[in-house]
Amino acid sequence: MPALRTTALIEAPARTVAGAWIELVSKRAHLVSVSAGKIAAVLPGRTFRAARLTGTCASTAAGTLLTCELSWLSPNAFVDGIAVRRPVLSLLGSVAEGTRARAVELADAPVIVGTAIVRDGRILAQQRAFPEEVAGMWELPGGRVEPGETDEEAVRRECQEELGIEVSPGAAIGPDVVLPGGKLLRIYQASTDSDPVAVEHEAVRWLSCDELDDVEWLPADRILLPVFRALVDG
Ligand SMILES: Nc1nc2c([nH]c(=O)n2[C@H]2C[C@H](O)[C@@H](COP(=O)(O)OP(=O)(O)OP(=O)(O)O)O2)c(=O)[nH]1
Repeated sequence: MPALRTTALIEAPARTVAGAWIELVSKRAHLVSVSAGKIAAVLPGRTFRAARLTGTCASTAAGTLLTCELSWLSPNAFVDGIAVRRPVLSLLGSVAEGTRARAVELADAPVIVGTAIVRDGRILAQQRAFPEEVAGMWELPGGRVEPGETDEEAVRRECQEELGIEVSPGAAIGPDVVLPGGKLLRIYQASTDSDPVAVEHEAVRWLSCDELDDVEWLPADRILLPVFRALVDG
């Protein structure tokens, strides 16, 4: 399978670079796998045949090294490789540059934290009661990081307010997801010994891997389902 790649060094955290890549690429391609370090999408057939675009984000001392790679199916790799080299490199260059510009812009964006609490192979989700446009849809516990607060402090406060429980925040997982309006949804793992109750929400539910598709998630959480699935499976 022929493949070409390009790299860019970006002054933003890897999870934000991954989020900017997802925002840009998902307008034109179908995401097929999502993690903080690597994202892959399939391009529509009319552009290149069975083309797969991947973005790999590696943290370095100088910033995030983004590698964009396009691989495609070809009956004659040599000829096809020569014929499409220029448009492929142009596509990869525009993805890398578009991602760089957006990630730098987003590096200081306001953050909404989401909390991934997993217990006995199930992840805790909650059903929104308001506003009307999203009432009935499901999300992870969390909310806006207030000025002067760390992400972890926001995780603790939101879980206390929304679920009436004390949690211990762990690592950030998955890519940031860009929300409408340019805020970033960032997910943290957390653990608790207490039993959550729906204080502000319609309902809370522990979902197994098989049940993750049973509820209607907010669009940003839908992007993160592979990350939730890996967490529950692992
Ligand atoms: N908490 C949370 N919010 C999410 C998720 N996915 C997602 O798109 N969002 C969006 C929905 C809202 O537009 C925004 C968070 O709003 P919120 O109402 O929970 O925030 P908040 O507690 O700080 O409330 P407010 O002060 O802004 O009213 O983030 C998620 O998994 N968890």
